[in-house]
Amino acid sequence: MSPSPEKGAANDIDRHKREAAERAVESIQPGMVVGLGTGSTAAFVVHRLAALRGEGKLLDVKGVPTSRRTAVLAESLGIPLTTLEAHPVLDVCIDGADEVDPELRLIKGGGGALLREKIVAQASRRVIIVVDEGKLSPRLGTRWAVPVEVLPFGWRSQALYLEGLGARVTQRLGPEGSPFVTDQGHFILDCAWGALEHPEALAARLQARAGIVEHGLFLGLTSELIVAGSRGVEVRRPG
Ligand SMILES: O=C(CO)[C@H](O)[C@H](O)COP(=O)(O)O
Repeated sequence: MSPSPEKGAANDIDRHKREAAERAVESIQPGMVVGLGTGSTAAFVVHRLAALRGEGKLLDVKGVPTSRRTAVLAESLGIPLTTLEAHPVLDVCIDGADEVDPELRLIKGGGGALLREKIVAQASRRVIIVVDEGKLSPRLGTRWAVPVEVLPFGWRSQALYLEGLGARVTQRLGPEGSPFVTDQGHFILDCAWGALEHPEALAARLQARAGIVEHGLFLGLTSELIVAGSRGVEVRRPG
């Protein structure tokens, strides 16, 4: 029996995520310290790295995980982990994204790990973003709200500030219906602005506000985008 169309499409997306992830892992050289992203695409990176270790390759590569979830996965697969304290500059970081525009600007944070993801990306010499073609967008905000990470202290004031900037604000909830809490103990406010004309200007307004810890606009950070789709795997660079 052939799979339902929905299942077939989901399988295709998963295959594309895996293909993009596996292409990115080809950039990892022996001895490197690698930032390990969060999410289902980044998990394929971790699995590929583990498979290569099983073949006796890249045994001296160490990872810096961007979330507890990624740390647990990497540890369960025997990948040695280290910290940004021990390695303040990373060779490369490989991570997924929720939305990517033609200038390779990103929205990230669907998995709630945006703060550590941005810290790790900014600490990396090279940032490789891996996506399936469904993440490509003509303009950021078209398909995805911007996650904004806020301190629990005063979070409603930040929600009002964000509404004042024109956002439809939804507090992210966890599985039990209580507020989703990030690895750093913060809340996430998902902010729908619609298609963003000037992401840099918005980022500046977000950075200016005390209580907003970080936001999911990753601007000027991508060194390389690896996108996989029905026509194969493509590598794009900014500019
Ligand atoms: O930013 C992220 C987590 O905070 C992820 O990279 C993003 O949500 C993409 O996830 P996936 O690969 O599962 O589609």
